[in-house]
Amino acid sequence: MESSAATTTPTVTQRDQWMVEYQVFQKYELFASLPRNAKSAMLELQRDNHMEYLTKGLKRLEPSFSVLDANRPWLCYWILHSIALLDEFVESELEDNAIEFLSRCQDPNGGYGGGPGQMPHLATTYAAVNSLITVGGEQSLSSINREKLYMFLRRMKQASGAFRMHDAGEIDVRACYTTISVASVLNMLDDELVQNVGDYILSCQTYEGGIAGEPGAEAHGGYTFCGLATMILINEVNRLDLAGLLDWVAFRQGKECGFQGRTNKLVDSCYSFWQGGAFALLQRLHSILDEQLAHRHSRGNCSNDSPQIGVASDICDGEKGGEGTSSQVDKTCHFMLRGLDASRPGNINCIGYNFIKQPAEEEPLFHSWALQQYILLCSQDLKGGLRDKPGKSRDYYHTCYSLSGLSVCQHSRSHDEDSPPLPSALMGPYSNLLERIHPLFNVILERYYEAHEFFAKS
Ligand SMILES: CC(C)=CCC/C(C)=C/CC/C(C)=C/COP(=O)(O)OP(=O)(O)O
Ligand SMILES: [Zn+2]
Repeated sequence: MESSAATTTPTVTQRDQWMVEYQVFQKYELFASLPRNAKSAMLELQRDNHMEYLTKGLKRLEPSFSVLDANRPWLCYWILHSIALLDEFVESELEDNAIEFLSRCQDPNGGYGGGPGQMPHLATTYAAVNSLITVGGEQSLSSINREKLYMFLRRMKQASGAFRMHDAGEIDVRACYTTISVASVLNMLDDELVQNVGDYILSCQTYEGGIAGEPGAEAHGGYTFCGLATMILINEVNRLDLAGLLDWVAFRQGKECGFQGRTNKLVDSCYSFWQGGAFALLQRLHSILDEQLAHRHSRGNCSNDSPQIGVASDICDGEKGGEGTSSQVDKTCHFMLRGLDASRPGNINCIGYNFIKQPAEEEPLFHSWALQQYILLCSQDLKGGLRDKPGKSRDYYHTCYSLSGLSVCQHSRSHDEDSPPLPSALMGPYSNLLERIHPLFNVILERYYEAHEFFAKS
């Protein structure tokens, strides 16, 4: 029952004060007792203020933020992707500046550094490539030196199959994901890059079910997303214990409604994407999950053996993948499939394209309304930008990943990419609706299609 109509709509200041003064769960109960119109007002995405905050950041890319000097391609990505999620436009001068700036971060021997003249790094390479895909268009996409970038990726490859983040840098699951994601979207994933990556990721899945950054470490949401997405992109996802992974990630959503990154830690809005994004992937892996579970039950529920399921034939099917669209890409993917070695079930570079066409589980496997509530109510700074949790300051990283997670929630009940989500899928007014992302890469779906088509011809 909603409380009496005499309850007045809380002001913005009152709301922010609640966020800080009460435990999130207590506030949630208070919130639940409010009348519908008051709830809707409190759940409104403050689009104009977010845009003001984001545009201000984009203008300050140069001269650099001194403390984030080695992270400027990341700032480009967090800001440009957030703006794209809001379906807003960036002035062409600012877009040109971003392309020009990222070109100056490109190393003559391939890859992108944290700033002009800095050593190339896989994380900033991923951020730069995703930024340029988000800007889109010939000038932006053709600014990437693919040949040199491929050489950089090969240089980071280790005998174990994993990758180093940079020359003499650390080896971890992030490095595998950033390499495989970039290579896949740029249509240059091949056997040399893929070799033994699956073994490395598998060695990072822990007894809890989630994936750690490196063998023997603790399962964490950031690495779980990276490991799962990598295994899909290299067509080896059936090797993971998906039931265990689903179990682990499901228990990461707290009573505060948001996600924590690992067991016994606090919820944080950035995990709305790292954990929520993993759910968006799992939602399309239900047939493998079901087979793994059936196999486990048929063996008396005590086997660790994973069935070798024909993921490739499910995923790399150009004809199935082309359903519902008529672009050049469908023809290209189809052509590539036909032109391949018979021992390889499909063009590995088409997995990202075909994966998103897979039918998803009807309902999300997490509480998507509760997560939207956490993002809108607890992580929004009403003056613009989003934050980890009440009491923390807004920043571009949390803005990007909270909005990415919000988009995942809003689209988690739509199965046809051409029809927009029903209002019932959204918390708050329908004007909160964000653009849809490709969950394997975390770029806007339409921009992914454009890039896939562009690089398919390269
Ligand atoms: C594409 C790419 C580069 C992905 C990165 C993925 C990612 C977010 C990894 C998490 C890193 C990590 C261990 C954070 C823990 O921080 P913490 O101890 O401050 O936070 P916690 O208490 O929430 O665990
Ligand atoms: Zn965070």
